[in-house]
Amino acid sequence: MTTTVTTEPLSEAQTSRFVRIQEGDLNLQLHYNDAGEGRETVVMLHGSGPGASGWANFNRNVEPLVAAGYRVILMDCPGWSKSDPIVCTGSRSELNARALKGLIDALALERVHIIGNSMGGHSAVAFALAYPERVGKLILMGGGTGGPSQFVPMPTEGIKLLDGLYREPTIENLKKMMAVFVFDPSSLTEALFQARLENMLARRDHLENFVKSQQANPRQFPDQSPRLGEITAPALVIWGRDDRFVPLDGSLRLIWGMPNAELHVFNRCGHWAQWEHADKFNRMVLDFLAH
Ligand SMILES: O=C(O)CCC(=O)/C=C/C=C(\O)C(=O)O
Repeated sequence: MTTTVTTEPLSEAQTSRFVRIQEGDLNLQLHYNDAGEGRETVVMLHGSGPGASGWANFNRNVEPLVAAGYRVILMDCPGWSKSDPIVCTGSRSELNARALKGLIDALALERVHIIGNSMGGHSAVAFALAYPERVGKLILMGGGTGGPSQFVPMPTEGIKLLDGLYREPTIENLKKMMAVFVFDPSSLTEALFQARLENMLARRDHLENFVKSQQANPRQFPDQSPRLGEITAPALVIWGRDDRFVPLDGSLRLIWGMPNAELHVFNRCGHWAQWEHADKFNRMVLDFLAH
Protein backbone atom coordinates (compact mmCIF):
# COMPACT_ATOMS: atom_id res chain seq x y z
CA MET A 1 0.00 0.00 0.00
CA THR A 2 1.36 3.46 -0.84
CA THR A 3 0.82 6.41 1.46
CA THR A 4 0.33 9.80 -0.16
CA VAL A 5 1.29 12.80 1.93
CA THR A 6 -0.32 16.02 0.74
CA THR A 7 0.83 19.35 2.09
CA GLU A 8 -1.65 22.19 2.01
CA PRO A 9 -0.25 25.51 0.78
CA LEU A 10 0.29 27.96 3.62
CA SER A 11 -2.46 30.54 4.00
CA GLU A 12 -2.68 33.92 5.70
CA ALA A 13 -5.54 32.73 7.93
CA GLN A 14 -3.79 29.56 9.06
CA THR A 15 -0.59 31.42 10.05
CA SER A 16 -2.25 34.52 11.56
CA ARG A 17 -1.33 35.35 15.20
CA PHE A 18 -1.64 38.25 17.63
CA VAL A 19 0.60 39.27 20.51
CA ARG A 20 0.67 42.18 22.96
CA ILE A 21 4.10 43.74 23.26
CA GLN A 22 5.55 46.09 25.83
CA GLU A 23 8.78 47.76 24.81
CA GLY A 24 9.48 50.85 26.91
CA ASP A 25 6.42 53.06 26.52
CA LEU A 26 5.32 51.17 23.41
CA ASN A 27 2.44 48.99 24.51
CA LEU A 28 0.34 47.60 21.68
CA GLN A 29 -1.10 44.58 19.97
CA LEU A 30 0.78 43.36 16.91
CA HIS A 31 -0.42 41.02 14.23
CA TYR A 32 2.03 38.61 12.64
CA ASN A 33 2.09 35.46 10.55
CA ASP A 34 4.11 32.52 11.81
CA ALA A 35 5.06 29.63 9.52
CA GLY A 36 7.52 26.76 9.76
CA GLU A 37 9.38 25.28 12.67
CA GLY A 38 13.05 25.75 11.89
CA ARG A 39 15.78 26.39 14.42
CA GLU A 40 16.65 29.65 12.64
CA THR A 41 14.05 32.37 12.20
CA VAL A 42 13.66 34.82 9.34
CA VAL A 43 11.56 37.92 10.02
CA MET A 44 10.10 39.75 7.01
CA LEU A 45 9.23 43.45 7.30
CA HIS A 46 6.89 45.00 4.74
CA GLY A 47 6.85 48.40 2.97
CA SER A 48 4.90 51.52 3.85
CA GLY A 49 2.26 51.65 1.11
CA PRO A 50 -1.47 51.85 1.94
CA GLY A 51 -2.83 48.33 2.48
CA ALA A 52 0.63 46.75 2.79
CA SER A 53 1.11 43.82 5.16
CA GLY A 54 3.65 41.08 5.67
CA TRP A 55 1.49 38.63 3.75
CA ALA A 56 0.73 41.08 0.89
CA ASN A 57 4.44 41.83 0.38
CA PHE A 58 5.97 38.40 0.90
CA ASN A 59 3.41 35.77 -0.10
CA ARG A 60 5.75 34.52 -2.86
CA ASN A 61 8.67 34.10 -0.45
CA VAL A 62 7.35 32.31 2.64
CA GLU A 63 6.91 28.75 1.31
CA PRO A 64 10.44 28.30 -0.10
CA LEU A 65 12.02 29.42 3.18
CA VAL A 66 9.75 27.20 5.23
CA ALA A 67 10.47 24.29 2.87
CA ALA A 68 14.20 24.90 3.41
CA GLY A 69 13.74 24.55 7.18
CA TYR A 70 13.36 28.12 8.45
CA ARG A 71 10.70 29.52 10.74
CA VAL A 72 9.27 32.60 9.03
CA ILE A 73 7.64 35.49 10.89
CA LEU A 74 5.89 38.28 9.00
CA MET A 75 5.41 41.25 11.32
CA ASP A 76 2.69 43.76 10.48
CA CYS A 77 4.21 47.04 11.62
CA PRO A 78 2.27 49.28 14.04
CA GLY A 79 -0.20 51.23 11.90
CA TRP A 80 -0.60 48.53 9.21
CA SER A 81 -3.01 45.69 8.57
CA LYS A 82 -4.32 44.00 11.73
CA SER A 83 -1.75 45.58 14.08
CA ASP A 84 -2.82 48.41 16.38
CA PRO A 85 -3.10 51.96 15.02
CA ILE A 86 -0.48 54.57 15.85
CA VAL A 87 0.48 58.14 14.97
CA CYS A 88 4.27 58.34 14.61
CA THR A 89 5.80 61.74 15.23
CA GLY A 90 9.45 60.62 15.37
CA SER A 91 11.46 58.07 13.38
CA ARG A 92 9.20 55.35 12.03
CA SER A 93 12.26 53.20 11.32
CA GLU A 94 13.09 53.26 15.04
CA LEU A 95 9.47 52.72 16.05
CA ASN A 96 9.27 49.57 13.91
CA ALA A 97 12.63 48.41 15.30
CA ARG A 98 11.27 48.70 18.84
CA ALA A 99 8.11 46.85 17.86
CA LEU A 100 10.23 44.04 16.41
CA LYS A 101 12.30 43.89 19.61
CA GLY A 102 9.04 43.54 21.57
CA LEU A 103 7.82 40.81 19.22
CA ILE A 104 10.97 38.67 19.34
CA ASP A 105 11.16 39.07 23.12
CA ALA A 106 7.54 37.91 23.37
CA LEU A 107 8.35 34.91 21.15
CA ALA A 108 11.59 34.20 23.08
CA LEU A 109 13.73 34.42 19.95
CA GLU A 110 17.32 35.27 20.74
CA ARG A 111 18.51 36.22 17.25
CA VAL A 112 16.76 36.57 13.89
CA HIS A 113 17.63 37.12 10.24
CA ILE A 114 15.67 40.02 8.76
CA ILE A 115 14.38 40.61 5.23
CA GLY A 116 13.16 44.18 4.86
CA ASN A 117 11.33 45.68 1.92
CA SER A 118 11.57 49.49 1.57
CA MET A 119 10.32 50.85 4.93
CA GLY A 120 11.04 47.32 6.18
CA GLY A 121 14.66 47.76 5.04
CA HIS A 122 14.92 51.11 6.85
CA SER A 123 13.48 49.43 9.94
CA ALA A 124 15.83 46.42 9.70
CA VAL A 125 18.81 48.80 9.70
CA ALA A 126 17.40 50.73 12.68
CA PHE A 127 16.99 47.38 14.46
CA ALA A 128 20.57 46.33 13.67
CA LEU A 129 21.84 49.66 15.06
CA ALA A 130 19.80 49.44 18.25
CA TYR A 131 20.05 45.70 18.97
CA PRO A 132 23.10 44.35 17.10
CA GLU A 133 23.30 41.21 19.25
CA ARG A 134 19.81 40.15 18.12
CA VAL A 135 20.63 40.15 14.36
CA GLY A 136 21.87 37.24 12.28
CA LYS A 137 21.94 38.33 8.62
CA LEU A 138 20.21 41.21 6.85
CA ILE A 139 18.57 41.22 3.44
CA LEU A 140 17.59 44.75 2.40
CA MET A 141 15.51 45.48 -0.69
CA GLY A 142 14.64 48.88 -2.02
CA GLY A 143 15.40 50.40 1.38
CA GLY A 144 17.82 50.53 4.31
CA THR A 145 18.08 54.22 4.97
CA GLY A 146 16.20 57.37 4.19
CA GLY A 147 18.06 60.30 2.74
CA PRO A 148 18.50 61.99 -0.61
CA SER A 149 19.24 60.49 -4.01
CA GLN A 150 22.10 62.07 -5.93
CA PHE A 151 20.35 61.43 -9.24
CA VAL A 152 16.57 61.56 -8.84
CA PRO A 153 14.54 64.48 -7.46
CA MET A 154 12.83 63.66 -4.15
CA PRO A 155 10.11 62.84 -3.39
CA THR A 156 10.18 60.33 -6.21
CA GLU A 157 7.32 59.67 -8.56
CA GLY A 158 6.39 56.51 -6.62
CA ILE A 159 6.41 58.23 -3.22
CA LYS A 160 4.21 61.04 -4.58
CA LEU A 161 1.70 58.45 -5.81
CA LEU A 162 1.88 56.65 -2.44
CA ASP A 163 1.21 59.89 -0.53
CA GLY A 164 -1.65 60.73 -2.93
CA LEU A 165 -3.20 57.32 -2.31
CA TYR A 166 -3.08 57.82 1.46
CA ARG A 167 -4.93 61.11 1.06
CA GLU A 168 -7.43 59.78 -1.53
CA PRO A 169 -7.73 56.00 -1.18
CA THR A 170 -9.51 55.15 -4.43
CA ILE A 171 -9.09 52.18 -6.78
CA GLU A 172 -7.89 54.57 -9.52
CA ASN A 173 -5.11 55.95 -7.32
CA LEU A 174 -4.23 52.44 -6.13
CA LYS A 175 -3.79 51.24 -9.72
CA LYS A 176 -1.65 54.27 -10.57
CA MET A 177 0.64 53.57 -7.60
CA MET A 178 0.86 49.83 -8.21
CA ALA A 179 1.69 50.35 -11.89
CA VAL A 180 4.85 52.12 -10.70
CA PHE A 181 5.77 49.41 -8.15
CA VAL A 182 6.83 47.02 -10.86
CA PHE A 183 8.80 47.17 -14.11
CA ASP A 184 6.07 45.32 -16.02
CA PRO A 185 2.57 46.40 -14.92
CA SER A 186 0.97 43.71 -17.11
CA SER A 187 1.98 41.29 -14.33
CA LEU A 188 -0.55 42.93 -11.97
CA THR A 189 -3.92 41.17 -11.91
CA GLU A 190 -7.37 42.48 -11.05
CA ALA A 191 -7.40 40.00 -8.12
CA LEU A 192 -4.21 41.60 -6.76
CA PHE A 193 -5.69 45.10 -7.01
CA GLN A 194 -8.89 43.97 -5.27
CA ALA A 195 -7.02 42.23 -2.44
CA ARG A 196 -4.90 45.32 -1.84
CA LEU A 197 -7.97 47.60 -2.04
CA GLU A 198 -9.73 45.47 0.58
CA ASN A 199 -6.71 45.62 2.92
CA MET A 200 -6.46 49.35 2.45
CA LEU A 201 -10.12 50.19 3.01
CA ALA A 202 -10.45 47.79 5.95
CA ARG A 203 -8.38 50.20 8.06
CA ARG A 204 -9.19 53.83 7.29
CA ASP A 205 -7.76 54.69 10.72
CA HIS A 206 -4.33 53.52 9.50
CA LEU A 207 -4.62 55.69 6.38
CA GLU A 208 -5.60 58.76 8.40
CA ASN A 209 -2.85 58.15 10.96
CA PHE A 210 -0.21 57.91 8.24
CA VAL A 211 -1.25 61.33 6.91
CA LYS A 212 -1.26 62.78 10.46
CA SER A 213 2.18 61.28 11.11
CA GLN A 214 3.62 62.85 7.99
CA GLN A 215 2.10 66.21 8.85
CA ALA A 216 3.71 66.02 12.31
CA ASN A 217 7.07 64.83 10.92
CA PRO A 218 7.65 64.67 7.15
CA ARG A 219 10.95 62.81 7.72
CA GLN A 220 9.53 59.53 8.96
CA PHE A 221 12.59 57.65 7.63
CA PRO A 222 15.72 59.57 8.66
CA ASP A 223 19.06 59.22 6.95
CA GLN A 224 20.91 56.46 8.82
CA SER A 225 24.01 56.59 6.56
CA PRO A 226 26.37 58.15 9.14
CA ARG A 227 25.96 55.07 11.37
CA LEU A 228 26.02 52.32 8.73
CA GLY A 229 29.67 51.49 9.55
CA GLU A 230 28.52 50.17 12.94
CA ILE A 231 26.60 47.31 11.31
CA THR A 232 28.87 44.26 11.12
CA ALA A 233 26.15 41.71 10.32
CA PRO A 234 26.49 40.17 6.85
CA ALA A 235 24.07 42.00 4.56
CA LEU A 236 22.71 41.24 1.13
CA VAL A 237 21.36 44.36 -0.57
CA ILE A 238 18.93 43.70 -3.42
CA TRP A 239 17.54 46.42 -5.67
CA GLY A 240 15.52 46.82 -8.86
CA ARG A 241 17.39 48.79 -11.52
CA ASP A 242 14.07 50.43 -12.43
CA ASP A 243 12.94 51.29 -8.89
CA ARG A 244 10.78 54.42 -9.11
CA PHE A 245 10.12 54.67 -5.34
CA VAL A 246 13.57 54.49 -3.76
CA PRO A 247 16.27 55.06 -6.39
CA LEU A 248 19.10 52.66 -7.04
CA ASP A 249 21.82 54.89 -5.61
CA GLY A 250 20.39 54.16 -2.15
CA SER A 251 21.88 50.68 -2.55
CA LEU A 252 25.36 52.14 -3.13
CA ARG A 253 25.14 54.16 0.06
CA LEU A 254 24.33 50.95 1.92
CA ILE A 255 27.19 48.87 0.53
CA TRP A 256 29.68 51.71 0.90
CA GLY A 257 28.58 52.16 4.51
CA MET A 258 28.20 48.59 5.78
CA PRO A 259 31.51 46.72 5.94
CA ASN A 260 30.01 43.26 5.28
CA ALA A 261 27.46 44.10 2.59
CA GLU A 262 27.15 42.93 -0.99
CA LEU A 263 24.77 44.04 -3.74
CA HIS A 264 22.67 42.41 -6.44
CA VAL A 265 20.77 44.57 -8.94
CA PHE A 266 17.90 42.99 -10.87
CA ASN A 267 17.39 44.20 -14.40
CA ARG A 268 13.77 44.83 -15.56
CA CYS A 269 12.70 45.23 -11.93
CA GLY A 270 10.89 47.91 -9.94
CA HIS A 271 10.41 48.35 -6.19
CA TRP A 272 9.11 44.84 -5.55
CA ALA A 273 12.09 42.57 -6.34
CA GLN A 274 10.81 39.87 -3.97
CA TRP A 275 7.59 39.64 -6.00
CA GLU A 276 8.69 40.45 -9.54
CA HIS A 277 11.70 38.12 -9.49
CA ALA A 278 10.48 35.81 -6.75
CA ASP A 279 12.16 32.57 -7.84
CA LYS A 280 15.63 34.03 -8.24
CA PHE A 281 15.16 36.20 -5.15
CA ASN A 282 14.26 33.14 -3.07
CA ARG A 283 17.26 31.18 -4.36
CA MET A 284 19.62 34.07 -3.60
CA VAL A 285 18.23 34.51 -0.09
CA LEU A 286 18.53 30.80 0.70
CA ASP A 287 22.10 30.70 -0.59
CA PHE A 288 23.04 33.83 1.39
CA LEU A 289 21.51 32.48 4.60
CA ALA A 290 23.16 29.08 4.24
CA HIS A 291 26.77 30.25 3.63
O1 LIG B 1 9.58 56.40 1.79
C1 LIG B 1 10.35 55.43 1.80
O2 LIG B 1 11.59 55.54 1.77
C2 LIG B 1 9.77 54.03 1.89
C3 LIG B 1 8.65 53.81 0.93
C4 LIG B 1 8.04 52.45 1.06
O3 LIG B 1 8.21 51.78 2.05
C5 LIG B 1 7.19 52.02 0.01
C6 LIG B 1 6.79 50.71 0.01
C7 LIG B 1 5.80 50.21 -0.79
C8 LIG B 1 5.49 48.88 -0.74
O4 LIG B 1 6.39 47.93 -0.91
C9 LIG B 1 4.17 48.41 -0.43
O5 LIG B 1 3.35 49.24 -0.06
O6 LIG B 1 3.90 47.24 -0.60
